[in-house]
Amino acid sequence: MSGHYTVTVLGGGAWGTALALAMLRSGHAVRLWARDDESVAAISRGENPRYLPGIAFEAGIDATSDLDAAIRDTDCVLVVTPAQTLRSVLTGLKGRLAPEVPLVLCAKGIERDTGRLLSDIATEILPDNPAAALSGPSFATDVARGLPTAVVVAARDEALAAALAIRFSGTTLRCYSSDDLTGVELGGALKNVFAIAAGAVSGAGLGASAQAALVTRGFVELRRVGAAFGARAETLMGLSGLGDLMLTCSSTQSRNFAYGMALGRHEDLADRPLAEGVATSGIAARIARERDLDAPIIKAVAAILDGAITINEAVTGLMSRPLKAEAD
Ligand SMILES: NC(=O)C1=CN([C@@H]2O[C@H](COP(=O)(O)OP(=O)(O)OC[C@H]3O[C@@H](n4cnc5c(N)ncnc54)[C@H](OP(=O)(O)O)[C@@H]3O)[C@@H](O)[C@H]2O)C=CC1
Ligand SMILES: O=C(CO)COP(=O)(O)O
Repeated sequence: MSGHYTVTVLGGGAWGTALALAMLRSGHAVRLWARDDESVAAISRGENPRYLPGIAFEAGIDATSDLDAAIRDTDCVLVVTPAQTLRSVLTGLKGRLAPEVPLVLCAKGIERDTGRLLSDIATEILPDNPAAALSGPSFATDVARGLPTAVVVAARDEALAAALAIRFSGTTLRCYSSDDLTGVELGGALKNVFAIAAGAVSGAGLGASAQAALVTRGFVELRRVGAAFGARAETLMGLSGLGDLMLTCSSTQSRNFAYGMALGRHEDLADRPLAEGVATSGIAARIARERDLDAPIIKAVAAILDGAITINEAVTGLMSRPLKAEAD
């Protein structure tokens, strides 16, 4: 990984486009693969009206719908399609991507049907390509506009994480590194569940105090689930975890928060932008049950989204749990 560096981005949505721009601005040759020709043409022109409306950006991303052209002789692949599509996208790379090329997983989620973390799926499908994750508080619109942003790049191989973080960093994107891949992945995946919950609290008009309590106790659940997976507590107190909770549990810019708001206001939930927390809440609740983890907020979000309980019933349930010490 020295000299001229080519980065391939898979996914032409908001985050794929923003990360491609960040990589371009960090001085790399950037190829972006999107499955539809309209997105390819728009990104080549310097816009992505469907996913980043109103943002004009510099030309220079080599966008294509030809997957082989996108990954040919590449140094690194950023996978930026929704979490539930990861398995099919990676399967499409089998036998085509050169071994050893790192796969940087940029989606935030847990596989709904299996409960597997995204890096586990990557290792299962492409065992010869080291898996890394990029996560943290970072709205695509902010990154695309070149606003200062900090994220964390994680891999089990500390040297790989550090090398990627150095490569990816630029004047407006600062990348920290971590060898706690599990912690970074879980922080990114689970914050979406709490962002939906925080949005629902806001949408239902339950007040700022309730919102602060929800986020704080959500963080306790995040740490409990993290501990069960072997994640380090300090990772979850970092950018992917606490940092991303702070961002997405307080801003209507977050699609998960906005989804929760719509839920709290009893608005129509059909045809909304991607909210990864919808899929993650169900599987996270199942994991909590299977591992006997105390995760009442995660379970409440899953039950509300399943239509099993109302927001009012969830609030009553959470408020009437047996009293206990805060640290328990
Ligand atoms: N947006 C953000 O601010 C951030 C997003 N993320 C994470 O990044 C991931 C992607 O989000 P984001 O880019 O915002 O989502 P968008 O909805 O903006 O875009 C999704 C992209 O994935 C493509 N896609 C969907 N399914 C497939 C598939 N089966 N094969 C190939 N391409 C597919 C879509 O293509 P098509 O248009 O053809 O459907 C589209 O280009 C999510 O996990 C999200 O949590 C992380 C940090 C910030
Ligand atoms: O993960 C994000 C910011 O860090 C984006 O959040 P949303 O997917 O909720 O918009």
